[in-house]
Amino acid sequence: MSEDSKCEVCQNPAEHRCGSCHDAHYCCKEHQKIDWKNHKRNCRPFKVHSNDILGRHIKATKGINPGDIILQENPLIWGPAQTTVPVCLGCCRAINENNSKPCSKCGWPMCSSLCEKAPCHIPECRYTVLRGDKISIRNFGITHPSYSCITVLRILYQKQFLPEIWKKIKQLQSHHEERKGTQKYEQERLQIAQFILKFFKLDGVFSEEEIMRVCGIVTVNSHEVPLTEPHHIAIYDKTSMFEHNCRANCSKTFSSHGGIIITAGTRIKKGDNLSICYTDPLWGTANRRHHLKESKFFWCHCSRCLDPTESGTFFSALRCQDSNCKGYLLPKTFIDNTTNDKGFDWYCDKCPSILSSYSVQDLLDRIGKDLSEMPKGDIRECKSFINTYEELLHPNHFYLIDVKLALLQLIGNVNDVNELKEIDDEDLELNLKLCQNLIALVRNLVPGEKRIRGLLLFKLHAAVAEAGRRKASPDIVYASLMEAKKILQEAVDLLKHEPIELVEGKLYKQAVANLKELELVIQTIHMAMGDIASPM
Ligand SMILES: C[S@@+](CC[C@H](N)C(=O)[O-])C[C@H]1O[C@@H](n2cnc3c(N)ncnc32)[C@H](O)[C@@H]1O
Repeated sequence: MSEDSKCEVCQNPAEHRCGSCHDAHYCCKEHQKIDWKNHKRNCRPFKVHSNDILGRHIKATKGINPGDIILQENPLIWGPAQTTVPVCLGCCRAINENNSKPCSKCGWPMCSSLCEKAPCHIPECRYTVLRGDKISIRNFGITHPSYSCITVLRILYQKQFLPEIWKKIKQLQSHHEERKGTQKYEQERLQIAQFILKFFKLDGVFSEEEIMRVCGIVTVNSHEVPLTEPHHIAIYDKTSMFEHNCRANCSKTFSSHGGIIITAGTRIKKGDNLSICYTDPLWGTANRRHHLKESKFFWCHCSRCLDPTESGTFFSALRCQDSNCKGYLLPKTFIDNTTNDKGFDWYCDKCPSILSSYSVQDLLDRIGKDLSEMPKGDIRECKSFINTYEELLHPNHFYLIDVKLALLQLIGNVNDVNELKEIDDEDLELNLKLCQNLIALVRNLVPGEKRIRGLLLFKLHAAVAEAGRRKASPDIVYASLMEAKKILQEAVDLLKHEPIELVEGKLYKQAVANLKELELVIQTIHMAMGDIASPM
């Protein structure tokens, strides 16, 4: 018990604390019971810790089941991304000269009078009014530099007028010293800090150093929120404490109103660190690690980065170049904490072959170039890329997975089961195989990830149902539909927190509808098969 722990109910010295969040203190069990109704709204199954490597981070204070909501919170601050076309500063959606009107006070173009009055618009509106001249935005549809300062300005406003929010924001990591001297730092100094000081005439109110620290806080802590087009960014309080892991045990999504929802992606034990993935989990190890170093200023040492085989998936592996060998090449480690790209040699797991890091890089660059130049949306191109490069890469290699996912979208680009009726048996078989292989890979590589797996399971249920439908025997049809139902139920569970604004949210809605339809069909077949008892 700390010296000043006081009972939430009577303010007397407290000996007990909430076993879940460890935040609320009580003098006795009786008072803890009395306070539960009140406390349960704030009680969370984790506690913030701190150490030299991670800074602040979060540990579970009790066991958490997959799918459980761990945290839901609204942003401390939100605003346009740093690089953006002109957007309405009330709702952050793209605008043009025809669907916007300048704010009557400050001149920033807004999409409606409602947005003009939005509380989030107050900071830039006030600072623009105070400078004495309205702003005039004339170029729409292209990146506009004036917008890069808005989110930073909104944070600075908290410092001046809303100290409670500022207190939370200023504690966030900025990596200010490490950022100094980088190209991005210099660009932001000119484009954001100098713009704020000169255009808004705020010299004397804020210093350049202070503005640059805020720029660092935005870089390190903001989340891209894909609910608007273009996406906007937001900073959350407790969510900012979640550490990164390339095989994270938590998964994030957003509510329709821009709140963030963190759910458990895997079973979590009391005392486990809670993590989300700051980068694209379907990038190769070298790319993920460099991206994290560049954007978040740390070298990742998670279990996935430490294991070159990435849980035995061989997600970054090349085929051995000896035509008689069936082995795969990988480096002994990817942990090269330098940016000089010298790298390590790659060794075959079956024969003594070695490939220099230079040759590997050259090969990967060539394949990457081919991939980026490949015409999009063409099934034949995807198949040909896979055929060509399965000769050189492990079938689970990230380049092939990228194209396999694209191919699956093309041949299985369906929102309901019936659309698969149009494809031939060969493509249906390919569709099934792709779904099964990709699901197995994702389950193993990133077990806490939900969106990709939910999407793949949705596709798989449609393919399984269609494959069953093509069989003559009612028994097989029935068994296939039962299997499709089980798969779809899993997709529904994974996608249930996705907002309707996102593809995954729409898919969830479709999955729920399909599930109902499937249940009816199964029931009808079951009855027709002569058994009246309900299968469900
Ligand atoms: C969003 S913040 C997380 C909260 C932060 N630790 C704090 O004290 O405010 C991101 C920063 O945390 C640190 N961090 C997060 N995950 C890490 C990891 N897996 N390894 C090392 N540092 C990490 C890095 O400094 C990173 O830039």
